[in-house]
Amino acid sequence: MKELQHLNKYFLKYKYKLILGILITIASKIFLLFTPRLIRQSINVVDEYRKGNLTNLPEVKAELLENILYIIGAALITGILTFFMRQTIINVSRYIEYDLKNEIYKQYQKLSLNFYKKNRTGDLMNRISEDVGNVRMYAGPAIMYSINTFTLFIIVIISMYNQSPKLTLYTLIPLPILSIIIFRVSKEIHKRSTIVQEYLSKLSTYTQETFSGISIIKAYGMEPQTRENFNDLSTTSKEKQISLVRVQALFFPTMVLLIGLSNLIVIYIGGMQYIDGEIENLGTIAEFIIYVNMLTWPVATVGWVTSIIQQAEASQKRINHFLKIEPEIQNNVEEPTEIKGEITFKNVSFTYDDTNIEALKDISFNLKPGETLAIIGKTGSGKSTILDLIGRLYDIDKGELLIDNKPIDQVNLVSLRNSIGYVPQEAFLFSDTINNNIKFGKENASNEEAIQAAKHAQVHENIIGFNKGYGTTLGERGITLSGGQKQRISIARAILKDPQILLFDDCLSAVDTETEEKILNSLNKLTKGKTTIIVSHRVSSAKNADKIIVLDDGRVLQEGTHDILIQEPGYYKDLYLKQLSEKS
Ligand SMILES: Nc1ncnc2c1ncn2[C@@H]1O[C@H](COP(=O)(O)OP(=O)(O)OP(=O)(O)O)[C@@H](O)[C@H]1O
Repeated sequence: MKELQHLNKYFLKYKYKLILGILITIASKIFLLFTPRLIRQSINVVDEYRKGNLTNLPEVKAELLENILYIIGAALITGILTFFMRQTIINVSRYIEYDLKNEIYKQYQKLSLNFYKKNRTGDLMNRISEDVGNVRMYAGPAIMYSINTFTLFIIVIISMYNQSPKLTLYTLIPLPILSIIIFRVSKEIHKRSTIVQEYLSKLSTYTQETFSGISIIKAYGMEPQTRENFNDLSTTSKEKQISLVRVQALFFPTMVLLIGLSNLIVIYIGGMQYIDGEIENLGTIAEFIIYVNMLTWPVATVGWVTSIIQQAEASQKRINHFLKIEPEIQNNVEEPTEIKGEITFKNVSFTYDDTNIEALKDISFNLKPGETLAIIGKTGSGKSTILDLIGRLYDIDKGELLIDNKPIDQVNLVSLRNSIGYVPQEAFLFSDTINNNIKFGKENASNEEAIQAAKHAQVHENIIGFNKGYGTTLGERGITLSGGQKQRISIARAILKDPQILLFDDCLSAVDTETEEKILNSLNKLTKGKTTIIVSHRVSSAKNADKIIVLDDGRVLQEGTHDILIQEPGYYKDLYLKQLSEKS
């Protein structure tokens, strides 16, 4: 139960509803008890009449009728109260489910890229859906049935004891045995359901990955292989489920057997006591039989509730594990910081801790507000890493990264990210309209502004060519667009945001050189006064920059302007000559 304590704050939040639910539960159980008493009284009246102790038949009939009406009334009230019991307690569990999902989602948003690299999407999804669902079963049904069972047990046992202490003791003998069996079975259920949960998680992760990579799977003709893998996983998952169901199936028969035993004991011992005169009338035996059967459901729920709690505990443990992770990137400054856009790297080194790859080694450069830097280099030389560090997606290991001469971690994180327009290497578009995708970084922008941004990014003509123009809905990840169109929409998004710092990560790779030229011309005008970094493999993207650095294996190999670099022998000049000859 240690992990489930996390929910206490929510129980406290909804305490009034919960207390009301508990009171209603207790009241409904009190009304439930009217029935056995009235049945006892009715049987006793009939018995007394048969024995000749009562002679007035109309009076007997009237009493029987009165009892029947009371029974109907009590059943009605119990029904109404049960309805309200569910309305209060189960509703609370829905509120808690909602709160918990929001809490997890908020935490997911805070966690850094490293977290997302270490954990698979299917697993993240499972914790916010399946696991929260399991926890809800504890916060709602488990609590409701526990209160129900507890109240019923107390009330029934007191009523039984008042009638016949000896018969009560005999009747309850099988219950401890039942509890022990149920405890054992629940433990086994818990063990097996944890395994089932793991397989469900594996299955959904695998399914999701195959959906995301469907084009590759089809292109390589790997459908049979993926189907086979899926089949293997789902077969194992099914076997684990069946083994769980096998144990769960033991519950009901065990319970029926032991309750049946209690019934037999009541009839036998009760009958003996009646013969010996220890019990005055037959009605008491009938009342006891009803009590024993009333206890059937509560005893059953003890086992059920135990397994729900154990499942919820396991799920909450998985949830807590994520909730307790401290986000690696912390905002250390409460006050918003005004950002002018000066960027300074002083002997910065950075190693990805999952791969241990030292992506940047002793990098230094300075960019004044409004200057443009182009970064050129082979693949894997660390270009994207520089941009990620400026957006503080990771914190540096060694050296200093300054924004407007302040260490980057002394700049308000929200201000920093708000002042950056980032165009990633792989454009990501949401399953939404083109218009909304462009407005992503500035939701209150007008349609006119979005169109203007699209014009600058040279994608307007393409968009108006679609039937629904800017209202065209993009499929998951914008699969209906070409790579170049996606890149340009992604550029329009950054332009529209109009930030102080613009980071373009090789985002013109999928457009032809002519369009590249046009976009660069537009950007030249738009980025006036803004600090801009352009990562590229093409000299054409770099030549107008104020500064160019050439990276190789995480180190600065060359630096200077285009005019200087084409003079000195090295990577840049070679690349320039190569691309020049390709053009001609
Ligand atoms: N998220 C990551 N986790 C671990 N290692 C990474 C990660 N991203 C990049 N690396 C490694 O860091 C090095 C630099 O990668 P980076 O993406 O910065 O290079 P790049 O110059 O942008 O390459 P490209 O031109 O191919 O995009 C590479 O060796 C790469 O394998």
